[in-house]
Amino acid sequence: MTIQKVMVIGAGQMGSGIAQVCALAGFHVYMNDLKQEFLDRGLAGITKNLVRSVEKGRMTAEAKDEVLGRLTATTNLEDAKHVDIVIEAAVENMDIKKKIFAQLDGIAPAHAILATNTSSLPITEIAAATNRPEKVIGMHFMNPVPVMKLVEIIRGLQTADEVYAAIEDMTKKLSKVPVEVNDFPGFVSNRVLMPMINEAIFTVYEGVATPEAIDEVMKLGMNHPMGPLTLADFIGLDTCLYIMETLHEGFGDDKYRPCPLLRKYVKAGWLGRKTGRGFYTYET
Ligand SMILES: CC(=O)CC(=O)SCCNC(=O)CCNC(=O)[C@H](O)C(C)(C)COP(=O)(O)OP(=O)(O)OC[C@H]1O[C@@H](n2cnc3c(N)ncnc32)[C@H](O)[C@@H]1OP(=O)(O)O
Ligand SMILES: NC(=O)C1=CN([C@@H]2O[C@H](COP(=O)(O)OP(=O)(O)OC[C@H]3O[C@@H](n4cnc5c(N)ncnc54)[C@H](O)[C@@H]3O)[C@@H](O)[C@H]2O)C=CC1
Repeated sequence: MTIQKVMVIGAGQMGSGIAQVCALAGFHVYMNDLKQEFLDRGLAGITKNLVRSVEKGRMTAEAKDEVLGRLTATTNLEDAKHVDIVIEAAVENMDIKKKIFAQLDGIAPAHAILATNTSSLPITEIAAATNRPEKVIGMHFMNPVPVMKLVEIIRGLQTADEVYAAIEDMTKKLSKVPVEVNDFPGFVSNRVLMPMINEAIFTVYEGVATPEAIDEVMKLGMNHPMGPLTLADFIGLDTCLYIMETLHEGFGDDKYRPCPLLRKYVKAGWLGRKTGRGFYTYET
């Protein structure tokens, strides 16, 4: 199975990063979002990262232009008819993902793989929204995509071996490291990471310490590159809440209950870095 053309759905922090690394690796990329302004923001972020690489001497200006030339921004999902693989990175919501996959199933060529960058949602359930469950797979990149080496690859119940092999091969072409895991809520990454973040939020909620103190403990005490609350703001508090809800519902175990403070912040629109306010404040 040869992959040359890719569509990335969603031009947010993950989608734009995935589009960037795919274009850098030589794939032609269609980047799709609901509105042109979202695509413009994604493209601006990609351009900024590539310009930085030129300034640092890691890339020539010509190479940067070639990479940008491989990117087509489109609000038209019908462009999926041109591609060999779609990587979906829209919001972490099952209904939205199912709708996107059902639409893609009717548009993308019969040979095309439909991959999702979901953080936690069952691949098998997303696959069931299509008539090609054997071609649906989880391809979970880490944030920030251009920097982080891991891609967690998740097979749905019916994912074909050749589809897994094609994704493993593509991951290596992106200079990333594939790790195979089974389809359970949160997979491995967020089954382990997100309860820690949720517990850090409970620690604020119960007044044990300030966000600054909690982050300092985990950074200096455990050598984490970012404290858990800085990381939560970086991931997006909406995404953190969706993941905790998926774990809570998926396992039916109260140990995964989302902290009420996390809910409150999301309800207030405090989603972290992307909205300028979460546990900390940011310039937008
Ligand atoms: C929720 C999920 O489903 C799964 C997830 O993704 S969970 C989140 C997983 N990610 C993490 O845990 C990230 C933890 N944090 C880190 O590893 C680091 O803080 C970090 C890599 C983000 C930044 O590293 P740092 O050393 O603190 O900062 P900084 O010196 O500014 O950046 C290091 C390099 O990364 C690059 N970088 C940082 N943020 C970037 C971004 N958003 N996009 C592109 N490049 C970025 C910088 O340009 C810099 O590159 P150069 O040295 O080549 O110029
Ligand atoms: N934020 C993180 O650290 C990580 C997030 N993920 C997952 O990646 C996905 C995207 O997350 P982020 O990029 O952080 O979110 P984001 O909020 O930055 O971006 C989401 C983008 O998807 C677009 N979108 C929504 N519905 C759409 C549709 N129907 N068609 C096309 N575009 C649509 C939005 O307009 C927005 O631009 C989620 O499933 C998330 O769980 C995976 C790994 C890490």
